[in-house]
Order: sequence, then C-alpha cells, then structure tokens
Amino acid sequence: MTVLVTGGAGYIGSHMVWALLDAGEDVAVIDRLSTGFRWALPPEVKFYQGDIADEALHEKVFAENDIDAIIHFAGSIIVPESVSDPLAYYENNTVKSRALIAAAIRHKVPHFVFSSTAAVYGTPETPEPVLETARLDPESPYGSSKLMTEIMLRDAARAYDFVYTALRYFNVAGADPKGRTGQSTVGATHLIKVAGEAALGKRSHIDVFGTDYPTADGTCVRDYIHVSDLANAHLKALERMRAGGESIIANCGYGRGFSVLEVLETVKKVHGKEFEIHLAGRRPGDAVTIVANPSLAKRELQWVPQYDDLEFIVKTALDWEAHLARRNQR
Ligand SMILES: NC(=O)c1ccc[n+]([C@@H]2O[C@H](COP(=O)([O-])OP(=O)(O)OC[C@H]3O[C@@H](n4cnc5c(N)ncnc54)[C@H](O)[C@@H]3O)[C@@H](O)[C@H]2O)c1
Ligand SMILES: O=c1ccn([C@@H]2O[C@H](COP(=O)(O)OP(=O)(O)O[C@H]3O[C@H](CO)[C@H](O)[C@H](O)[C@H]3O)[C@@H](O)[C@H]2O)c(=O)[nH]1
Repeated sequence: MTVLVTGGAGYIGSHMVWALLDAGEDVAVIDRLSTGFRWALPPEVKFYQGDIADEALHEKVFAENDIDAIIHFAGSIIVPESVSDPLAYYENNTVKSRALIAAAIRHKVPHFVFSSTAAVYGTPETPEPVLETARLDPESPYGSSKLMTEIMLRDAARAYDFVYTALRYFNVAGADPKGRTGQSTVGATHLIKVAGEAALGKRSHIDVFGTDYPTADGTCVRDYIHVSDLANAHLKALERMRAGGESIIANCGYGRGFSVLEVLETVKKVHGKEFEIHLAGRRPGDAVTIVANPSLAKRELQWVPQYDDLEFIVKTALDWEAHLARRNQR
C-alpha cells in the first residue's frame, strides 16, 4: 500500500515524507513546486510534478500506485495574501481540494488526512486553550478556505465510504532533528523562520508586530509545535483510521503559549548572539492569543509529543538556517 502525499515537497509535507519512509511506508508525492523543492525529498521517492486538481495526473498516479491513504498538504498559506486575493485562495485551497477529494472517492481511497489550521477559530472568545468545539469564525479567506474544505470532508464522509482526519495545526516551527529537511520557503513570514534569518544575518532585523496587546508583555501569544511532532500526529491518524477509527477533527499544538518577545529571547539565547529587533505596529488580522487544547489528539490518536521544548524547536530551526546558508554558498 502506498500513501499519497500532496504538497510533499513543501515545509511540513517534506517532514511527513521522511517520517513515512522512516516508518517503512511506500510514498508517492504530487507537488507542482510552486513553493516546494524537489531537493527536499530523497531522489528515490516517487515524485509527480503537477497540480492536485489535474484529473489526467490522478489517473496516472492511481494507475501506478496502490494508494490506501492521501495526506493532503498542498495549498496556499499566506494569510495577508489571502486577504488581498481571496479568490486565488478559494481556488487553490477549496476548489482544488474538492477535485482531490472527488478523485479519492472515485478511486475508492478509504483514508484521507487534511492539513487544517487554527485559523478556523479566528480570535477565540477567551485566552484559554481552545477545544475543537470552540466557535469557528475565521478572520481571513485563508481560514475560510480551510474551513470550507473541512465541511466538504464532513459531508463526503457522511455520503460515501470514506474516512478522514482533519488536523488543525497551530504554529508549526523547527526542522527535522536529523537535519534532512526544514523550512526553506523563500520570503517566509513565520516568526521563528524570520527570527532565524535575522540571527544569521540574512535579514537586517526582525519587526515585532504590535507591543500593545492585552498580554503579559504586550505581544501576541502562540502555541509553537515542532514539525516532527506534527508529522507524527499524522502517522498516528493513519494508524487509527487503518484500525477502523471514525472521522475526527483534532487540534495539533502543545497547549501552552509563548509571546513574540519570549520567542525572540529564546532565539538569542540559543544562537548566543544579539540581532536587531524593531518594535513595530500591529499586523492586520493577528489574533491576540491562540493556544490549542490538544487533549483530543492525545486521547484519540494516542499522540505523545516528543519535542515540547521551545529551545529545541528554535535550535533545529537555526541549524536548518545555517544548512541553507552553506547550501546557497555552494
Ligand atoms: N506552516 C504552518 O504554520 C501551517 C499552519 C497551519 C496549517 N498549515 C497547512 O499545512 C499545509 C502545508 O503548509 P507548509 O507550511 O508546508 O507550506 P508550503 O508552502 O511549504 O507547502 C505547500 C506545498 O504545496 C505545493 N502546492 C501548493 N498548491 C499546489 C497545487 N495546487 N498542486 C500541487 N502542489 C501544490 C507547494 O509547491 C508546496 O510544496 C498547508 O495546507 C497549510 O495550509 C501550515
Ligand atoms: O516577522 C514577524 C513575524 C511574525 N510576528 C508575530 O509573530 C506571531 C506569529 O506569527 P506567524 O506569522 O509566525 O504565525 P501566525 O500565528 O500569524 O499564523 C500561522 O498559524 C496560523 C494558525 O494559528 C495559520 O495556520 C497560518 O497559516 C500560520 O502562518 C504573530 O503575532 C505575528 O504578528 C512578528 O512579530 N514578526
């Protein structure tokens, strides 16, 4: 049996591919390489360069592989970009996911894992860790495009012989502890990635977006989860569905938050050198505090996080940033 990974050449998808290979699974990848890199994957992985909505490609991939599960990462992920060009986000994240789900049903693929996001909650009503039952109120087209896909999956699972797991990721960060892949996105906007670039001198400084929020130090609070723990949650979801588990939606985070300034202090401590930090105005659309309640994932998926340690997350991110710097010099 083969696991089909869409977006497998991207940041999280490439960690998933390595985790599947480590677990002895056969893997095939579809990626159009809009933000991903073929070199993020081992050469022996079956790689199909193309679009997740391309029906001719579906026919080829399903004919050449005996696929029992799809893990669907492919999508567009920049929140402000989704605000300025919402239809592009509904196209790539919602319409194209529909085409992929239809292909899964047409080809009788019984298991599907979907990359959802904490952005489906918008700003929670309280700063307490959010449960999956919290109000769903996305603040951006990005969050809405993901929520619409969750709804399609729910309805498809009711109508067809099809089981899914939607994982709502919180703030994914860090890199493979073995150094095989990491976040290589050009022009990334994620805090730990940007801080790593500033620490290594790839940027002149980092801006702190907003210092007057109602939090202990005035900066926003997020639940940073190591990308390898996240990949492991997908393996657990797969295992559970293969054992007959029903469709579920689960948060993936650790259940504790760090402020932007706490993260930057940690980056300085781990790196051992100063870098320039500019206090700036708020970034539109940022929630003040969002932290996961991961009890459902722990209970239902038997998920046991291994890297719940901000210093370790930052260390792996910095190691990968240094690797990229060496790679670019070659
Ligand atoms: N990074 C985070 O913090 C975060 C948080 C929550 C959810 N997610 C979700 O996780 C998934 C992966 O995110 P990432 O950070 O790895 O992003 P990424 O941009 O590194 O990876 C996305 C991959 O999908 C590919 N892709 C995009 N559209 C495609 C299409 N139509 N057909 C084929 N390939 C396509 C890209 O080339 C890229 O390799 C996304 O669905 C994202 O919404 C990410
Ligand atoms: O250079 C930067 C980058 C970020 N931040 C701040 O750091 C915090 C975290 O920002 P990120 O951009 O790293 O992450 P977000 O919380 O905005 O969003 C991320 O997590 C969301 C889920 O909560 C979505 O899934 C989304 O795709 C993903 O980018 C925010 O307060 C942001 O304003 C800065 O101060 N400076």
